[in-house]
Amino acid sequence: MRILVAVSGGSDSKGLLLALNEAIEASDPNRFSLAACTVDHALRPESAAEAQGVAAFCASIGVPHLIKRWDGPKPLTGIQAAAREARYRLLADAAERFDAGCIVTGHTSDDQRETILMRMQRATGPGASGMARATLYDRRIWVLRPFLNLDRTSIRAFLATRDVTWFDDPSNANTTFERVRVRAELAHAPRAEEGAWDAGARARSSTRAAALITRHVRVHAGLVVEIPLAFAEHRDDVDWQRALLALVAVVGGRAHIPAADTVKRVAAFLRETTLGRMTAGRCVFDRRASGLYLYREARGLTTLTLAGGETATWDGRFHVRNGGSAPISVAAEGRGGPQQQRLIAAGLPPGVAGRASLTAPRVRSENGESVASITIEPRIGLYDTFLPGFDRIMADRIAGLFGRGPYPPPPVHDLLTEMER
Ligand SMILES: Nc1ncnc2c1ncn2[C@@H]1O[C@H](COP(=O)(O)OP(=O)(O)OP(=O)(O)O)[C@@H](O)[C@H]1O
Repeated sequence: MRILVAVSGGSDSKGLLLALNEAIEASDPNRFSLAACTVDHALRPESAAEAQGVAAFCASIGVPHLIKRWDGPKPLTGIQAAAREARYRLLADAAERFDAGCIVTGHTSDDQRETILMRMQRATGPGASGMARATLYDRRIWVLRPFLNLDRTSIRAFLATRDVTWFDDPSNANTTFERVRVRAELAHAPRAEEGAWDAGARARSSTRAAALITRHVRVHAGLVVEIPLAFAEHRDDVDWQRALLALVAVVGGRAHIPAADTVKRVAAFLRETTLGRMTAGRCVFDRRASGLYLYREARGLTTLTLAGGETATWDGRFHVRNGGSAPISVAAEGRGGPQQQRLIAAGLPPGVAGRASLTAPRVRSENGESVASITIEPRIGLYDTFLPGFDRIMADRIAGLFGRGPYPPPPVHDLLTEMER
């Protein structure tokens, strides 16, 4: 198998490249081979020369290397997040070019501490989580982090023994970035956040959440989540909270579980027993005598136009592909559409069917042509771009309920491999 190493030119990823190269040469050069990729974000004048420096280093150890430049428009705000998005997309493209089976990055235990602290500071849902050892990117390729339990000092000591130097990214000193501030905070802090994160416990909790979903949750036409009332009230069960919040994110078309204030409102609603509705996280919670129903709120639904051959996401909830040549538009179905009858036929209360069907996607051809070559597939924003390995079984269950197949499993044995049935 070929492994793509994401090398920024900093100490961690250079150390990873060198360590893997030595390990493969010493043990199994026929089974594994390496390739490397550097993303030039083109945000600093020196970045092109630094990428060339990595290319020269890779050539010196005989590892094929590719530079991928981020050429797209650069936003003025949220530049770190946009750069990250572009970086993973370009790394995945490079992996495809090299026919690599996975990507590895140089994240260290220092990065893990920062991540945990940042997530604790904006904590949402049950417990702050750390980075996963393996993350599936874009349903395409697994990103592994072999150095996640190793600290930066050891990596630098290893590089020193090999006389290898590295670049220090100047943005690491820019305190407008949250991660940089957190790093400074950690330098003076006792290691209080350690122990707050246990990947094994998280994987077990997530897998129990998956079992609860299988046992208690039904999803109708990718639009309505139905939960028996007796079960919906199990609000003190952390695994159930995890499952419920994941479902809310998927129904709302969001890439993250709801923010803390939304979580509080949901908990308060679940504490009551009176029948009625409330809205949180773009999702309607509709409590009826026959059950608790969740569906997308009929607000803020936009119209999307797709040229022939284009693919896009509508409302964060559906992937739409226009396989024809004429342009199409996708908008909310509105009142009295075909989904309403379908949901009523599935046994849902007419009020729920009516409201939920308002938010179903409806495709129209812009010039009256047939819309036969259009495909619509539910999108699971919570997991489709980044799926942390410890949530894989839960993600598969949710994908199944929304009419999708399982996510590709990781290329290595992971925590969940034994838990799978
Ligand atoms: N420009 C780059 N080109 C290739 N790989 C990179 C680049 N930047 C970062 N990486 C990879 O990502 C790892 C982590 O880098 P860094 O700590 O800068 O990213 P982060 O922003 O903290 O993490 P994340 O990428 O998960 O958001 C590096 O060790 C390296 O493997």
